Amino acid sequence: MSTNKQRLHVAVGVIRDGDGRILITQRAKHAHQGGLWEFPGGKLEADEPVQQALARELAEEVGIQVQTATPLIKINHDYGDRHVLLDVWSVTAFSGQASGCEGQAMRWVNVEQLQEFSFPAANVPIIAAAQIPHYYAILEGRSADDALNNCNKILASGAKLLQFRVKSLPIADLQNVFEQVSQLCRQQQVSLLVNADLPVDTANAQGLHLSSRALLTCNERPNGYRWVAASCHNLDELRYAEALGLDFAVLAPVQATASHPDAAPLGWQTLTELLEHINLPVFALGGLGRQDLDRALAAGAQGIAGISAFLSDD
Ligand SMILES: Nc1nc2c([nH]c(=O)n2[C@@H]2O[C@H](COP(=O)(O)OP(=O)(O)OP(=O)(O)O)[C@@H](O)[C@H]2O)c(=O)[nH]1
Ligand SMILES: [Mg+2]
Repeated sequence: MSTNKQRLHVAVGVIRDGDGRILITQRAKHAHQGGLWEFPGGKLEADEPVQQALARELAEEVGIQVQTATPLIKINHDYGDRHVLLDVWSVTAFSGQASGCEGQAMRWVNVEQLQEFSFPAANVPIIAAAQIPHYYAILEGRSADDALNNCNKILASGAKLLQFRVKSLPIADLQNVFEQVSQLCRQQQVSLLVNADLPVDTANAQGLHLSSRALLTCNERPNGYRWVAASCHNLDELRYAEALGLDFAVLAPVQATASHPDAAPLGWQTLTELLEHINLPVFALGGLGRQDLDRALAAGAQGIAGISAFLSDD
């Protein structure tokens, strides 16, 4: 049982170079999960703060000095022979030239290439977290013009992950607006997910976004999409999304929001507590703006999702 096994706290770095490539190293053959690829890192020493452990491990293992690191995701995983808490950080600035200081194999890879390497089982959500951005924009619109106008504003904001969710459009306009949005997204290398409640042909979409109702009717992960995500409002829904093997979730409402005035906001403290139980990248949604990103990262979230958050200039 995991309850009477000690949990090993491990500091892990997803290190990115200036071209957005990520550093991976190969675990020694005789080590736990030996021969598999990993993100460099290691166990905290007694009473050692996690960021200090991260800096020490990355200096020891790959010879770099961490300058900037932000929390990426925390993974609780029970391997049977040991239980680990992987405390994963994005290292976005460092000095020194990376090398395998312990004689281990090392590669810089593009994020999409991570799929081609064998990692320990606990790393699946870490890889998703490294591949998706910090912002998830939700496209709404009262008319075709309004939706396209909003789409252009979202793309101008720099968002690279978008959910097509224009539920108030007349059915006759839907497919046409979707094709135009899909073309704009392709041109600007934006990943497009379609809300599963909409009757559109999803052949041009990279992903499917399930409402919480649609999520709970699934018995398995929907096939054929690069990304499958879900909207959640509580721990049970988050656990269900994780158990289905979805890539990420959105949790709402974090703050009070005019679009859902009757929903009681969770607040930052509850968000933080819920995310401690979940091994999945989760976006915070509801009454938030892009300026709340640091707070969301500190709470353990992947970032910010929103509708109006991506329509203004700030
Ligand atoms: N560093 C690292 N450890 C991982 C990853 N994924 C994963 O499951 N682990 C597990 O987390 C634990 C980390 O231990 P580690 O072997 O890196 O620890 P360490 O550097 O302090 O090694 P040492 O025991 O040789 O001093 C291992 O049980 C390892 O299997 C990962 O991506 N990076
Ligand atoms: Mg290590």
